[in-house]
Amino acid sequence: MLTLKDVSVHFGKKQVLKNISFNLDFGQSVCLLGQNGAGKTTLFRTILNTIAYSGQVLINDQPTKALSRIQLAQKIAYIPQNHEVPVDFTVFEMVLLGTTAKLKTFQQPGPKEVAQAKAALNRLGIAHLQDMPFSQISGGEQQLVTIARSLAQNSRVIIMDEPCANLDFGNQTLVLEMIRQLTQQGLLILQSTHDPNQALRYADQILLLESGHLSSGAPKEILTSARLSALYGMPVQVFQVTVDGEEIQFCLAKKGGLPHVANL
Ligand SMILES: Nc1ncnc2c1ncn2[C@@H]1O[C@H](COP(=O)(O)OP(=O)(O)OP(=O)(O)O)[C@@H](O)[C@H]1O
Repeated sequence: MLTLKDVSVHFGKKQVLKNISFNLDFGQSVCLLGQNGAGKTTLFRTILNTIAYSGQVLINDQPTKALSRIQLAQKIAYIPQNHEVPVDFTVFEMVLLGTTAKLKTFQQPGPKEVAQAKAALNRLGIAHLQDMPFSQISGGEQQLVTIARSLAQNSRVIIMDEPCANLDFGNQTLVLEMIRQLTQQGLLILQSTHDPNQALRYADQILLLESGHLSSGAPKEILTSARLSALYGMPVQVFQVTVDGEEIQFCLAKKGGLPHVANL
């Protein structure tokens, strides 16, 4: 379980996070929403112990401040938005890099690490790409490779900064479905997103940052028409439809008129 207790972050006189507390269980897909500049990356950096904060961050009841950088990487993998790599590694080399979190300084990956990297590629169904240069695969495939790298790292928590940014609709769906499958296998995946519809469709739990304060709960409870309208400063309406027996919520920003479907 990932726990934050009373976490606050200041940059100079500006307080970006104000007494944030939550518990996130393994096996969940969690979406973090908030306007630009709300503090989403700051919250990730707090969890990853890369900025100063007050309060406590605990992983399985253990304070992350007590863990070394390598110990923390063994528990929490982070996928930033930008995948630029200084050297043009192959897909396999990129994934193999994930295993190095467990190695001592200057220790080379051995057969165990190679097997781990191959297993991660297979788990995401991208083993056929392993010899391709990372720079020559599509954005969606690159995102799957970064997920495979974090699986090779063997951490049970993955934090992803806007994993669907810059992806086309097909690749967004591919990545979101993959995240869903991995959470069903027991991982905790915390991602930031600017798309409330992705959060309504794929999240088990929502974290919403507004003016430094955090609300958390089920998508239906947190992402209401009133809440989204206040967040984005425009009329937003949440609708519910049933597709193939599945209840689906989605939202639209009002533009003159709204489609005639059942109102929430
Ligand atoms: N190192 C820093 N020094 C000073 N201010 C900072 C620093 N890092 C972030 N901030 C400020 O903290 C606030 C939150 O920034 P943060 O990057 O966490 O927002 P965000 O929600 O991730 O934004 P976006 O959605 O645009 O990526 C912003 O006002 C930002 O300018």
